[in-house]
Amino acid sequence: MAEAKNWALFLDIDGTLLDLAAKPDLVVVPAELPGVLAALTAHLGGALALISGRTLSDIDWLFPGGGDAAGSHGAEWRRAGMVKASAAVGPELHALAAGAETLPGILVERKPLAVALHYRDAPQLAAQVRGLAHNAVAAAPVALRVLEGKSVIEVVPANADKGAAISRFMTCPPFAGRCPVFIGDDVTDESGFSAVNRLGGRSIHVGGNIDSVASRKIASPTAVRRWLAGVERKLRGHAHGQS
Ligand SMILES: O=P(O)(O)OC[C@H]1O[C@H](O[C@H]2O[C@H](CO)[C@@H](O)[C@H](O)[C@H]2O)[C@H](O)[C@@H](O)[C@@H]1O
Ligand SMILES: [Mg+2]
Repeated sequence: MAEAKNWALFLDIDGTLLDLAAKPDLVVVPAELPGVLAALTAHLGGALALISGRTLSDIDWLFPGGGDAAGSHGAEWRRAGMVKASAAVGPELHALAAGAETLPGILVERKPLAVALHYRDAPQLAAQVRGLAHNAVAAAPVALRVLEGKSVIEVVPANADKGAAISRFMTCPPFAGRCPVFIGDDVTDESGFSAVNRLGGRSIHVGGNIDSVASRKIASPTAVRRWLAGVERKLRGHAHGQS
């Protein structure tokens, strides 16, 4: 395994960097976390990217600065301030969102390229929501797919894929030539784990309550943050000439 100074670090947000919350806008960014991420980014020559199901604008709300990131499960991708995005989706997702909004307890998160249907407050409606999502995909004139996460069912562009997003970063400076390390917590992160496994990197699953292709496990977001702070301290010591 490559030394930490040669890593390219890819980090999922919800359930990995941040503890899960009852609603998407109720997450808390611990005060010390942005500083740790900024320092890690500097130590790694910029080779750190956030890889999230959240939109880029949501990522920037949580972690201001416009850093490298893939949003909407890879449908949006930004490196060095330049954004690439999948083709915009049409009325089929608006109709799905409007339909789901009539279901009591379902929280609809409208994204520019996707829609997320949260059933955390109404788990008994999961099957119904799943049906709506699959019907929307089947009826859509564009290629979409259903992604399931923690208490959420999302419809995203068919080519939205965290593994593809990470692989794309790995072809570009400052990521290219480094050893990819990806930490994620959900089924939607499995494509990312597969990508870094293929590239000879390290895949780390948070929680460990699902079958995962990740090669390692870490207990919780708290443990992730502690581990990242430790890596940062080690790299800082390295930069200052300590062994
Ligand atoms: O890929 P991620 O960074 O893990 O983002 C996945 C989804 O995260 C958010 O939903 C999840 O977190 C919420 C806050 O903790 C929680 O209330 C919800 O039940 C989870 O599914 C976000 O709202 C989604 O857009 C992301 O796709
Ligand atoms: Mg997550």
